This record gives sequence, structure tokens and C-alpha cells, in this order.
Amino acid sequence: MAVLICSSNVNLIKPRRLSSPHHHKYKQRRLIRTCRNLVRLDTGTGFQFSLHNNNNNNNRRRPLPPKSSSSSSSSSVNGYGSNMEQYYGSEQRVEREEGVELNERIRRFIEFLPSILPGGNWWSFSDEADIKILAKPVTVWRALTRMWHLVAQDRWVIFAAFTALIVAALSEIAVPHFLTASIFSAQTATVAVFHRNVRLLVALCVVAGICSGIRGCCFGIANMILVKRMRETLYSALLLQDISFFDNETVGDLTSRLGSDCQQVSRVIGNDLNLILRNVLQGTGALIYLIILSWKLGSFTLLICTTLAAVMLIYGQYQKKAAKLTQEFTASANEVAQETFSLMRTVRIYGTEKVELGRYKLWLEKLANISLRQSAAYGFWNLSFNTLYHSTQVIAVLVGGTSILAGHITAEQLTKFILYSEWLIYSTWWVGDNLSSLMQSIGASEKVFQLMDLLPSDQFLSKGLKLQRLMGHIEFVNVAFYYPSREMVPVLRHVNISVHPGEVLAIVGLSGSGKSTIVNLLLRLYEPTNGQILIDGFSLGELDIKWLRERIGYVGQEPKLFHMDISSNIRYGCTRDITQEDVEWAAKQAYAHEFISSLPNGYETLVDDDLLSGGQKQRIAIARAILRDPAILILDEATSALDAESEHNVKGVLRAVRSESMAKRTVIVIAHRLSTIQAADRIVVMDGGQVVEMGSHRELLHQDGLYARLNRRQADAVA
Ligand SMILES: Nc1ncnc2c1ncn2[C@@H]1O[C@H](COP(=O)(O)OP(=O)(O)OP(=O)(O)O)[C@@H](O)[C@H]1O
Repeated sequence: MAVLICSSNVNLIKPRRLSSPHHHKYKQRRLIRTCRNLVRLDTGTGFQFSLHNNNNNNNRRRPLPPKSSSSSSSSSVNGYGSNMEQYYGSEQRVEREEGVELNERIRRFIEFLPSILPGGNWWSFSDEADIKILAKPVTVWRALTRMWHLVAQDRWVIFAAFTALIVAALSEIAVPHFLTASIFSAQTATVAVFHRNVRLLVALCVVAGICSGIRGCCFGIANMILVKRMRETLYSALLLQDISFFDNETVGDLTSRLGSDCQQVSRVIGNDLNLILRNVLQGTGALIYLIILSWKLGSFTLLICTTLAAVMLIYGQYQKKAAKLTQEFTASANEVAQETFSLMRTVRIYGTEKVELGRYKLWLEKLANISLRQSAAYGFWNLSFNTLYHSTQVIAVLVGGTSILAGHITAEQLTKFILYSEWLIYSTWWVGDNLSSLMQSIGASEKVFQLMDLLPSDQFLSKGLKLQRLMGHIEFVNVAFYYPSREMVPVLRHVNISVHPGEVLAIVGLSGSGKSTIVNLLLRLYEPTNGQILIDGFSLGELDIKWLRERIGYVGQEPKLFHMDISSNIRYGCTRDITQEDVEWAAKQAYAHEFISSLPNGYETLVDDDLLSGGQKQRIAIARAILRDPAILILDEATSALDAESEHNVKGVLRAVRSESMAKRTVIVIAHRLSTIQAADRIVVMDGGQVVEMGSHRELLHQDGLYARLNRRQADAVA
């Protein structure tokens, strides 16, 4: 990199010191390079704006010749002249090559031109569509109905908005009539008529002004209501999905749907519909007026407007497709950014900032390509509009002027006609413009509505049994399982485990043998593919899952903390009435009180995931689990980040008797450190998704199987 920067500086600075002809040629070459970099002809995809000007520039710069060589130093004062000759000899060669290259580029550009004409392959998005667009297309009507359902609760705002819109539109459309009438009545000196017209004109302007204000305000409120409800509905639909749903979706994608997509969809009511309806009303009014005024002139204008509408329709469809792709690419860009930021430490340590920037830029380039085509399409649309608009004026003056000469219409009528035909064509343009924006919003709404339509997980639909007391008897009966995202890979096979109330059961095994999966099934995050899980004799599916989860304490492998104070993190999810003393008691039990008290704000310290050590986070998570006083406690590598002494202390607490019932709690503990689980009542050894051994520490050592082998290896490693 340093070399590159160095050579580019030399290239820039050296030639400027040269005599004028070379300097002039240099400037020409620079100009060609600059143009080439601004507008790059790409053989594969055609004509593209380059997003890598600097890179291309750097790549194409030739390094200067070496500053000195033995031969050159003998034939020059300072060894520089001869080098410069060589340099400029090669410069001429390069100039010839560049001339050939330029011709080639011009030829390609000429070949490329037809593809950018309407219907040409440059406009096609097929190259860009290397992403899965899973959402089913939604019709405008269906999208509008869905939106109506979301705002129907506050329909008064919509009614007020539409009433104001109609009154404002009708008042505005009457203005040109009274304006012309006032001018011509003043000309013909009919004072009474003039005064009446002016009074009416003022009244119309006032009404139009007031109603426009009400309309804008009410549509703004409706917009706010729509986007709020949409986000609420979407967020709650997402929160109630099965865990397997989140295995397939990325965080960046989902937050993109909630953020930018909902915002885009909300424009439908606040902006698009508002303007479309207003202009449809005014356009229709203008058309009726024109036909009454002169059917011949009216028909011409109508013909032009129909052509405009046809162009508009094609343009609208194109924009809809572009919007969909923009939405997908934006989501993908967000995904990359979100992943990079969340893994920032890894990125920094491995020095992959440029790689990450490259990944992000890839999506930005795709977005730029779509945007380029959208802008070009907008240009075509404006071109059509302007041509047709001016045709109306020319036709009106031609046909109208002839009619005036023939005495068929008056000058006042022609003036009114021109004013109203302008109104009509502008209304058509506005409708077209907002219709394409509406199409874009509808395009963005497809994925949002699809996600909103997802049914909540069955767990939230069915109300199950609530037992009087949970004893903590757990049975896995012939359980088999594969993850929905990997249907071909069996993770558990014929698992039969029975845990008695108050027993401490340890699960050990090699990494990936299915230990955490057993816990996932017990927490009902996934349903077994085969077999049954029973709690106190009841199938897991029969029990009220919320009730059951309230009675289970869980500390995961990498506990995550929320961005809130430590006290709230410990209380998180506890439905009992909790005092600060209870929180501190739990923290003391988890040996967390000491470090929490040493923080500047104690229990009020605001934390998130990155501000505490792994062991400190685990202690807070253990305190959280202890505070629930659960009947079943699950520890998945919960003490892996604790030092030996803390682990010993915490283990004693976790076995402690449950306070209110004086019954012992059932504990399931997963640990790689076998010293952690030696005191367990029973140890289950897993291998390849199956239970291969079961018994106490002594029994398993005696069996001399996998457990004994693992134990020996760990002992060797410590030694
Ligand atoms: N959400 C998931 N989707 C698909 N496959 C998964 C998922 N979670 C785990 N697996 C796969 O299931 C298998 C068992 O994983 P599990 O986490 O239960 O193993 P483990 O014994 O707890 O491993 P470790 O000791 O490393 O935590 C692994 O092959 C893993 O790749």
C-alpha cells in the first residue's frame, strides 16, 4: 500500500516539472484517464458509472523508471536525463496504445448505445436479481385494504383528511375559471360581474388554503398512526415466532423490515394517496370543463393524457420492481454492517476492515446500479411528459386559434381552455409520479405484510395445564431430533433419560454431541421429531409453557446482558414481587455482590454485553436464575468462565434447597470441565447424538468407556 501511495505521488508530481509539450500531453492523458474513470465501458455488462475511480487510476499508473542506473548515470549530468528519455520513449508507445484503446472504447460505446434505448437490455434487472425474493406479490388493492385495517381504529382522521382533500381540490379547480372571468369582465367593463367574480375568487382561495392545511395535517397524523401500528404489528408477529424462524433470518434483515421498509410503506397514505386523489379529482374536473368548453380540443388533450397514462403505467411497474430490489439490497447491506459492528473486535484483531468495507461496497454498488437505472427511467418519464405537455399547448394554440378566427370560440374560452388543459396534464403528471411512488411503497410492503401474516408459534396459541406444584421429574422417552434448518442431519437419536426430582444430572460428551440440544428441547425451544419429553408425568406439549418456563432457571454458555442496569438485568423475567434486598441476596449467592458493589454506581451501573468479563456476566446470569428460585435449574457450561474457587462456592449454592417448598431442586448441568460434575448424582455421556454411558463418576470410571477416556485426557492435559 505504501508503495502504491508513493508511486502515485511520483506520477502526479514529476511530469508537472517538465517542459510544456510533454506537460500538455500529460494533461491530455490525465483528461482521458479522468473521463475513462468517470465513465467506464464494461465489456460484460455494458456502460456503467465506475465506483472505483481511485482504484482504477492507481492500477493504471505506470511507475516511473528507476531513479538511477549504471548506464544512464554515465550519459547524464545527474543520471536523470537518460532515464527521462527512456521514460518518454515508453510514454509515446503508451500514448499509441491509449489511442488504440480509446478507439476500442468508442467502438464499444457505440455498440452499447442501442441497449439503453427503451426496451434495451441495459434496463433489465435480471443481472441484479441474484437474490431470493421470497415475498408473494401483493396487489395495490390488497395492500391498501391491509393498511386501512391498521388505521381503521382512527378512521376519523382519514375521513377528515379526505373531506378536506375534496373541498380543497374542488375549490382549487374552480380558481382558473373565476380568474379568467374576472380578467375578461374587467376588460369588458362589467363592474358588477367583475366584483362578483373577484369575491368568489377570494372565497375560493381562502377555502382552498384552509382545507389544504387541514388535509396536510390529517394525512400527516394518519401516516404516523400507520407506521406506528405497522411496526407494532410486525414486531409482535416477529417476537412470537418459533426459535427455528430466527435460525433462518438475519438480524440485519429483520431490523431493515422494521425500519426503512415500514417507513417507505407509510408514505402510501401520507403522500402518495393524498396527492393521487387530489390530482385525480382536479384532473377529472378539468377534463369535464374542457369537454364542455370544446369537445374537439378536449378530445385532443384527452388523447395526449391517455398516452401519458400508458407511459406512466410502464414506468410505475418498472419502479415497483426497482423498489423491491432496492429493499432487498438495502437489507443485505444492513446485514453486513450489523454483522461487522457486532464482530468489531474480531475484525480489528484480524485486520479485516478492508475486507468488510469491500463486502459492504458490493451491496452499495448493486444499489447504485439500480438507482442509476431508476434515475434514467425518471429522465425518460420527464422527457415524455415535457414533450406531451408542450404538444398540448401547441395543439391548443393551433386548433383554438383557428376556431377563434372562424368565430367558433372566444378568446376568453381559449384562455380558459389553455389554463385547464395545463391543469389536466399536470394532474396526469402528478398522478403518474405519485403512482410510481405508490408502486414502490407497495413493492416494499410485500415482505412486510408477509412477515406480519406469519402465525404465532403454536406455543402461544394453545393454553396448557398449570400444575399445582412442579416437582422436577424429567423424562426423555426415545427422543429423536433434527434442526428444521438442517433436516438431513439427525442430532439426537433414541435418547432415553430420566431425572428424578431433586437429582443433579450431569451431561458430558464431545463438542457437537448434542448436549445443548437436549436442553433446547427441555426448554421447548424446538419440538422433538420423535418420542416424548415428560415433566412430572405430563407431556411437555400439554403443559402451559409460560408457566413452566417461569419455574425453570437457565444459565447459558455465553450469557447475554441487556443494555440496562445490573439490578434490572438480575430481575429480568422474574414474575414474583422482588425487592432490592432480594436482588442483592441473589447476587451474594452467585458471588457477584462484591464486584457489583465495587462498580461506580453499584447495582445502578448501566451495562451491556461488552463492559463486563465473561465470569462477571456468568455470575449475573446465575444470580438471575437463583432469584427465580426455580424447581428445575439448567446450567449449560454456566461456570466455564469462573475461577476454581468461585466455581466451588457457586456449585454449593446451586444445589441449595428451594426456599418455599423445602424441596431440593432438580439440576441439569452440562460441563466440559469434568471436575465440575464429579459430585453429580448421575452422569450421562453423549456421543454422536446418543446416550452411550450413564452412571455415577465412580461407575463410569469403572466401565472404562468414553467418560473414563475423557477423564484421562483432561488429567493428562492438566499434568
Ligand atoms: N440452530 C441450529 N441449527 C442447526 N444445527 C444446529 C443448531 N444448533 C446446533 N446445531 C447442530 O447440532 C449438533 C449438536 O449441537 P449441540 O450444540 O447440541 O452440541 P453440544 O454437544 O452442546 O456442543 P458443545 O459442547 O460444543 O456446546 C451440532 O452438530 C450443531 O452443529
